[in-house]
Amino acid sequence: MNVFCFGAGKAGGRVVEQLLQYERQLKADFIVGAAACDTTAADLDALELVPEDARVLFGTAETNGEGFEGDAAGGTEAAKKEHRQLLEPTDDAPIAASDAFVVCAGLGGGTGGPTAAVIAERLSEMYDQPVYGVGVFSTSTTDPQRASNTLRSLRRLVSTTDHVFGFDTASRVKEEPVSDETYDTLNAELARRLGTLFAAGEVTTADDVGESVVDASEIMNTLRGGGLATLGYSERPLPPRDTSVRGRLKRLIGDDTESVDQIDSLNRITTQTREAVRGQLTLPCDIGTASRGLLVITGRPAWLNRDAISQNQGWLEDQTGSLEVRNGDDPRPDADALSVLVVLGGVAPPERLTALQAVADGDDTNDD
Ligand SMILES: Nc1nc2c(ncn2[C@@H]2O[C@H](COP(=O)(O)OP(=O)(O)OP(=O)(O)O)[C@@H](O)[C@H]2O)c(=O)[nH]1
Repeated sequence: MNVFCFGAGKAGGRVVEQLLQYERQLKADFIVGAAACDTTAADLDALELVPEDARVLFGTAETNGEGFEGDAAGGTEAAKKEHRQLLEPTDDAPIAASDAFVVCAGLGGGTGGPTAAVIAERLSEMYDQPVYGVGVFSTSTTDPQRASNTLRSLRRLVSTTDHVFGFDTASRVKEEPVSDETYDTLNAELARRLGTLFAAGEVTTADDVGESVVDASEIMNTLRGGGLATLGYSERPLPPRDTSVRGRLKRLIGDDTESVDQIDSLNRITTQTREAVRGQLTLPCDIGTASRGLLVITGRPAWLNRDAISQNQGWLEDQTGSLEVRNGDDPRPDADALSVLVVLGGVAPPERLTALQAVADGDDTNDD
């Protein structure tokens, strides 16, 4: 699925950077364009992969390039006032080649959350493609302003997008302040999951065509109806390819088939599907509330055991109680690992939101 990505605020821009990094690492090409906007000049300057002419500094009259420091009302006003400027990076971009927009932001601050909702709203008015949000919850679970910003920005992002991928930072870090290196690791983890989803179905050679390739419409159908989504993931190394003289000779004459024990591939897919769902989801939640699901298996073609994929699709249907679970494979002939990605859409608000609400209730400065 080809996407155009926006990063709003510091966390949003840094998530987009990691998506660009993951695309490079995978030697894939699913990002049609990337842009970042912020009210803090230094955070925009610190980006490396988002093109300089696609970085928009705004709100300078109010913040002098120093950011809103958690003032979400200020961020909302500035984003609304300067909405045209925020979308300028799309002016010369090949938007027609994009299947969807992805707008990323940290929701606890004054800039990213409010701005992401304004961008999403404008994109939906202007284009037919779906707009997906990536909402990073506040790291702090005790600061009333951060809690209140997270709740309000999430509400707005859900109502202005076709779905929001949630990421609960606090479930992964227990102490503040969090270093930029730790944030890089978390952002890379999120980007790997999102990137695996977007890269799926991106066919580059005839050999890559899967028996049941995930295309953009499968992803869109999974996310149809809006709401909040969580992503589960498991990745494990595959045994190395046959590097014996015979094996290399076979490949040299174009015989690229790899012989794989079917029980081994079935066991791996089954184990990793359970790991993906029972391990750490981007947004810990009750998976029984999911309305729809998608199971994507990525790896070398011989390991993509169709029977195993369908069996695990059935298991996922049982676990979620949803009959709308799709599946697909993403064959990557050079992959050295097997990965399983599980997308669960339309999940009920997690406990974290109830806890943030209790903290936010102590803060009445942001009521609207
Ligand atoms: N996961 C993750 N969270 C981050 C990162 N940077 C900041 N955060 C968290 O995201 C929330 C928003 O912070 P920022 O993105 O810095 O804020 P902003 O949107 O730029 O807004 P202002 O600085 O208030 O103008 C805070 O709760 C931070 O703790 C990051 O790189 N990754």
